[in-house]
Amino acid sequence: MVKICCIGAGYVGGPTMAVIALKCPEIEVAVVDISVSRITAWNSDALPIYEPGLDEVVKKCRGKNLFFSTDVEKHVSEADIVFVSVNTPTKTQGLGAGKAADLTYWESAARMIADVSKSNKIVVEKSTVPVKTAEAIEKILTHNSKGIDFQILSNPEFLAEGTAIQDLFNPDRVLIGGRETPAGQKAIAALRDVYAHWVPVDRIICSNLWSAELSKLAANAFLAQRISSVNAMSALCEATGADVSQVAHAVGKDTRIGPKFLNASVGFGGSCFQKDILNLVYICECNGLPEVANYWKQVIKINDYQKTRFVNRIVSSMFNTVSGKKIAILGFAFKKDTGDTRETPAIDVCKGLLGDKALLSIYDPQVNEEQIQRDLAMKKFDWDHPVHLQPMSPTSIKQVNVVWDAYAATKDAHGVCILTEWDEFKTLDYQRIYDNMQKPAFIFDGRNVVDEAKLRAIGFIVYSIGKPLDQWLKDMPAVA
Ligand SMILES: NC(=O)C1=CN([C@@H]2O[C@H](COP(=O)(O)OP(=O)(O)OC[C@H]3O[C@@H](n4cnc5c(N)ncnc54)[C@H](O)[C@@H]3O)[C@@H](O)[C@H]2O)C=CC1
Ligand SMILES: O=C(O)[C@H]1O[C@H](OP(=O)(O)OP(=O)(O)OC[C@H]2O[C@@H](n3ccc(=O)[nH]c3=O)[C@H](O)[C@@H]2O)[C@H](O)[C@@H](O)[C@@H]1O
Repeated sequence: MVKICCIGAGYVGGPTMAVIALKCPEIEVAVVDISVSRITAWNSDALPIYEPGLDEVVKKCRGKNLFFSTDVEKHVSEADIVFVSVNTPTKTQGLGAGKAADLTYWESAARMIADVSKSNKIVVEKSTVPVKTAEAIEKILTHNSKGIDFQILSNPEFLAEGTAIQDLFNPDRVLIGGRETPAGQKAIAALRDVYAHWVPVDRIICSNLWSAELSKLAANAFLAQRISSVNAMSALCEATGADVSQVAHAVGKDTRIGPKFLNASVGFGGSCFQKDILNLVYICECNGLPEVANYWKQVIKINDYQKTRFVNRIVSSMFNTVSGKKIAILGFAFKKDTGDTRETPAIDVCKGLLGDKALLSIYDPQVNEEQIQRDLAMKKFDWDHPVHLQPMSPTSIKQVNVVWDAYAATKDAHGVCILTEWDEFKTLDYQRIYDNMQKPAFIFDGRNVVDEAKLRAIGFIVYSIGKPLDQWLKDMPAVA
């Protein structure tokens, strides 16, 4: 029986391995982690991450050919294929701080693999890493190998949160990079055989190591760039009276451009887009390509601009101050159908409003108070470390109140901000919300989910990203 072990039971390691176990009943899959609380949760009825369809997959395989364990060394030493799916945060200090990827967790995993291995292994990079990382990993493994053969493969993951199971069942492509030697090609074939259990072979792309590593960074950069492009247009739409949804629709009809990923928003969030672009920028700089680095840096700058612009719009339209005013925040996760808050635009928007002394009442169907307080107190980039190694927030922020209902959040509020596109926000009883709010009642829709005309008819002053502005907002221009 082929044995697979995955180091890192996170958003990637957990779902990917669960799907491999489901689709390959004859393979034994162990997912291991240094975080005891994560592994305990994976072995319980309350999984550590919320992902539609994940519960069913885990329930079908757990205890049969899918195991979650903290006994990292045992499972690594027994495995034929070891996936490494650990954190690769942005460095916060030292060389490359604020940009370069911190490979501490990766390196310690590699050293441990070398230490405990007694048989030949294929080691698979699943984490997103800088191009050429495989070379460094190869050096660590071979210098400590005691005669064991390690083949390194790059097999980056392209799943998106909220649709992870769907993406894993039916991926656009699976990418496997390896050495162009006979042993490297044999390792590629072994991993291809795993995916071929359910992925059509023409969707399994094989390449050299560096192309595979760089393709992952490139794909995320291209995706984020589309969002920054449409968000840049949204600012121009507001200034001219064009409607960003109509512009995006017209532009996306061009088959060369395509309709997906053109939704203007308060900004992109999530654990990877910013981190991976910063990483790309750093690699460009290290390779003497400052023009290329600056080109990609701009994608992040527009994203920051969009969040700042949103906060300024709120403050300026509410008579240039939100001090002491209750503002309801609907949605805190970085997108719908996930409880993940890593780099969510809600953090920057909330911090901006708190900076202007607002009182926030926050509701998100999947995010609890402890998480929100942690996020608002944590320093930039500190979130991307194993849970038990994250710095604890000193005290909770008193101006923030977290509630479990949109109506409670909006009661007596001066303004409502929609920061995540949860479906339930489309069907709220906005008349009831309006009746219970202070007047004039404002709605700032950072995800373009509400029907502006209906809300205006109720009496709200409505701001929707990239849409023609209310006269009220035109009279109170926001300077970014
Ligand atoms: N979240 C996502 O949607 C995607 C993430 N990625 C990449 O995958 C990698 C992992 O991301 P996530 O799963 O989101 O992170 P995560 O933080 O959810 O999971 C990483 C896990 O690795 C564990 N870990 C760290 N060092 C360890 C060690 N030495 N031994 C055992 N366990 C260790 C941590 O405790 C944590 O549970 C990152 O490089 C990320 O860029 C790639 C595609 C999608
Ligand atoms: O490397 C990763 O971590 C993953 O990053 C993204 O996936 P994810 O961050 O989970 O979610 P996305 O659907 O890409 O959304 C990212 C952010 O962009 C925002 N977004 C997305 C699309 C859009 O049109 N407009 C927009 O503002 C979302 O609301 C969210 O805040 C990529 O889509 C995945 O392919 C990739 O594997």
